[in-house]
Order: sequence, then structure tokens, then C-alpha cells
Amino acid sequence: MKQRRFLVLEDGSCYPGYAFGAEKDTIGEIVFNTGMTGYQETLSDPSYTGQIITFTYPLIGNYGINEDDYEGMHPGLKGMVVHELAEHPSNFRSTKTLDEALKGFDVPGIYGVDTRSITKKIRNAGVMRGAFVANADNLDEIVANLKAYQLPVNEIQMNSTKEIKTYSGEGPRVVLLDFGFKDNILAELLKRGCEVILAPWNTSAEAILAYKPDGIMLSNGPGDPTSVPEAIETIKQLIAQENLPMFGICLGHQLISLASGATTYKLKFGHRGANHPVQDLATGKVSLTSQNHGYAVNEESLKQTDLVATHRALNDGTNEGVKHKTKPIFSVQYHPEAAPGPRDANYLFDQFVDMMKAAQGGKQHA
Ligand SMILES: NC(=O)CC[C@H](N)C(=O)O
Repeated sequence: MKQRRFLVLEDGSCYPGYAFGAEKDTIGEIVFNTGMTGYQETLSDPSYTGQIITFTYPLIGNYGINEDDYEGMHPGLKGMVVHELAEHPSNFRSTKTLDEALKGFDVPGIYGVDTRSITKKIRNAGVMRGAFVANADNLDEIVANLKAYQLPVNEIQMNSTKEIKTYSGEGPRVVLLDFGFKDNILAELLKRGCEVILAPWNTSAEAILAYKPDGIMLSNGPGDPTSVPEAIETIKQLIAQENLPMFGICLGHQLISLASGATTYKLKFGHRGANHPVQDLATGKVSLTSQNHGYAVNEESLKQTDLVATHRALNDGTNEGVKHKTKPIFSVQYHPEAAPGPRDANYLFDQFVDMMKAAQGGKQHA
């Protein structure tokens, strides 16, 4: 039998729907994602930790869940909101339904709600807190609890590896600083023959340099980039090195910018989807990119740094990339490792590998 579930928002609105996934109430920051596909990658992307995701595409779950497309095996999202839930998926790779996958991850979902109206609300008022409850009779109390709810501030610590892990390769040695990395970042480096040392987010610059890396990769990750001042200090020390290539993605981009003296701010409703147009300011070329971020680098603030803006979002004009004026250091706000169809941005990994080879004449540490 269908089980009732209600989505309540901080502004007092209440959406009655039906439960799927885990049988439990939840609370989190409610955001929306506009991707027409990719719900499996989205639900398993650690950058969504603490958030309830509303999918604007009206039918979710239709190609099921497979064993290959996870971005991480410990999803941190707090809930999923869909309009129509496909109960009978069809795809040759599918091994379970979305409902089964969410139950396995202990994440609740709600379906049968007007996701369009929720999205409009978030677009107008900005991201807000939301909750799933089994009974919404005491709405005032639920809203008061929502208003009092403190969003978590330690999402990065929760997601990062606790110990060093190494992945062998014949190519350049990369230390991948893990703030909640997506598997595809590691896969893109390994595909290019890199040796990868996955390091906890708070590894010191000294310990990182002791590995004699040919390059540093800063991963994506959840939450506010200013919540990890220790990592910002470490990155500052790494940037100060003579000739150490560095590539940052999403949170990594924000951290390189902060470490260089720029500032970040919270966007009204963020960028979450699979076809965000981004312009390369040097060539004018536009890439269709996958994105998932709620914060952005203040482009004005780059003026006081050694970084220059390289990319801009065409939807709202916000910053999407930077590079160092003199050093082999660059980063992008979007996700070049994602392949939501377009693979326009994938070349950035080649660029990073070329930089490492050029900087140190290949593998120096051998
Ligand atoms: N995908 C990410 O790395 C997100 C970065 C950061 N947590 C933000 O929301 O802006």
C-alpha cells in the first residue's frame, strides 16, 4: 500500500506525496537538479551531502540503477524529491530499482509532488531548509523545527578518506586531496596512466610534498569552502612551491581561489544540472557542462590575486574557472569528469597531465 509522506519547507508550504526509499523522516537543505538523466550519479555524488534533491525532470528511475555509475558508495544526501517514480525500470545494465537503491543507502524519498512548483519557489526565494514527515498535522511545530535546524558544517570531514590510498600507474604521480571526491575524477587520472595517492583533506603540505608529487589534484566536495581553513592554508603553501602543477574541480576550484586571496559567496539557488553552458574566455568557445555547486568565486575579488578568470557561466555570468598568472595552476567550477552526454570538458585532464610532464620532464620520482 502507498504510504503518505509530506515535504514541508521552511516557508511553511507543505506538499503531500508518497514515500519511497528508506522509511524515515529527514531534514536538510532543499536544492533542485535539472538533469534529464544521471539520477544515479547525482544521488551518489558526495557533494550533495546534507541536501534534499528535487529533480525537475518529471520521470525519475526509468532506467533503474546499475553497478557501474556510482560516484561514491556512501551517499550523503538527505532525501530525493521526484514527480513520477518509475517502479518498473528497463535497461540492460539495471540491477535494481531506484527505490531499492535508496532503501539500501538508508535515504528517504518522496514522489507524487509538484516538483515544478517547488523549483519555482526555490528559484524565487533561494535554497531553504526542508523536511520529510509522515504526518503534517502539526505544521507550525515542523516549520519551527526547520527554522531552528542548523545545517551541518563538517560535511567535508565526513566524506574524506581517513587514510592514504595508492593506485599504481606508470605516468605522473598525483596527490588527490580528498574533500569527498567523485569516482570519475580518479578514473580520469588512472585512464591517463597517472599514479594516484588519495590523501585525506587535512593532510599537511609537508606530508604531501614528501610523496614528491608531479601534480596536485583538489577534488570536489560538499558544503561551504570557507569551512576548511586548514586546507586553504595547506593549498597556499603548495601554490607557493616553485613549479608544482595543480588542478582543482568545483570545491577544489573554490579552495585554490580562497588560498590565493579571493573570496567566495553562496549563490541564491546554485547550479545543479547536466547542460550548463560555460564560456572559455580566451577562445570564446562554449562547453556544455555538468554542474553541482551552491557557492561561487567572486570574480571581482580575483583582481587582488595572482589568478585570472578563464571561464564564465552563460546562464548567470558567474565565475567558472581560473588560472594562475605564472604557474601551472588552474581550476574549474564545473565537472569535467562527468559525461552526461557531452564530453566537452574532458580535455582538461589531458591539459593537467601535459602540465605535469612539462613541469618536471615526466616522472621525476622514479
Ligand atoms: N561539487 C562541489 O564540489 C561543490 C562545491 C561546494 N560544496 C558548493 O556547493 O559550491
